[in-house]
Amino acid sequence: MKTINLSEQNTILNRFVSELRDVDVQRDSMRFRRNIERIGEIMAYEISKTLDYSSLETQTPLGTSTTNVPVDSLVIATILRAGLVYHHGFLNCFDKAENAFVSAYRKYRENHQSFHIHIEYIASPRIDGKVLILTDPMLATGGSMDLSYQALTTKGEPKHIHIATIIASRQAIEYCERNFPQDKTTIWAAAIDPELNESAYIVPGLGDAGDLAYGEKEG
Ligand SMILES: O=P(O)(O)OC[C@H]1O[C@H](OP(=O)(O)OP(=O)(O)O)[C@H](O)[C@@H]1O
Ligand SMILES: O=c1cc[nH]c(=O)[nH]1
Ligand SMILES: [Mg+2]
Repeated sequence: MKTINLSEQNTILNRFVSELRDVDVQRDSMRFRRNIERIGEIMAYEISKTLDYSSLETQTPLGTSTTNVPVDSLVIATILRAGLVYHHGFLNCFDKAENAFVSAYRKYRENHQSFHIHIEYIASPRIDGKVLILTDPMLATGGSMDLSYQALTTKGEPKHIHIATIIASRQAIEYCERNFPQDKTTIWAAAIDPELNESAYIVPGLGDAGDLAYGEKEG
């Protein structure tokens, strides 16, 4: 299992992550969504370097050109809601990919301190032998990612799993390293933060990604 923390490199990605975290910039929800989307585009580009390639001959108006192109079948899977716009970033890059959607959400108890993760909906193609990219901008405890993956295994056995997130807690990285298949999982994070608070929010994190992208929800 390999974990790649993209914030260890000096790239423009770090600017987009810092804008996502910034309480002032967060007031502009269109910019918040667009930053998530463009981080998805950049991360998809990084993941594309790990795929299998074969050469493709193309007829141009003046001759033929040979280019190495990716040949893997991809499934981009997303956890509602916050994952939606992140998913689109991946799809902008991998425009031929198939797509899967899982609804996993935190159902808080009265005290707002403890919660269950509910999965009520899954829409997915078969994933046998395909490269599965699980996208969710926040990886706090790792529970939503784990349960979503378990739900998707009813659709087959992927060739490789990429867990793609923007902000992960250190705890969730360790949880995923323990609970996902060792031999075929890669974790990609744009940043890894040190802790969770008592409500299992990432600290410093950015707050509630779903609410910042789409507005507050009832319950
Ligand atoms: O790692 P975990 O502890 O499971 O937490 C992470 C989950 O929390 C967020 O979704 P949330 O449940 O807030 O739903 P939303 O996207 O609808 O706001 C986020 O998008 C992840 O799915
Ligand atoms: O920090 C967190 C944890 C879960 N969901 C979020 O949107 N943010
Ligand atoms: Mg969610």
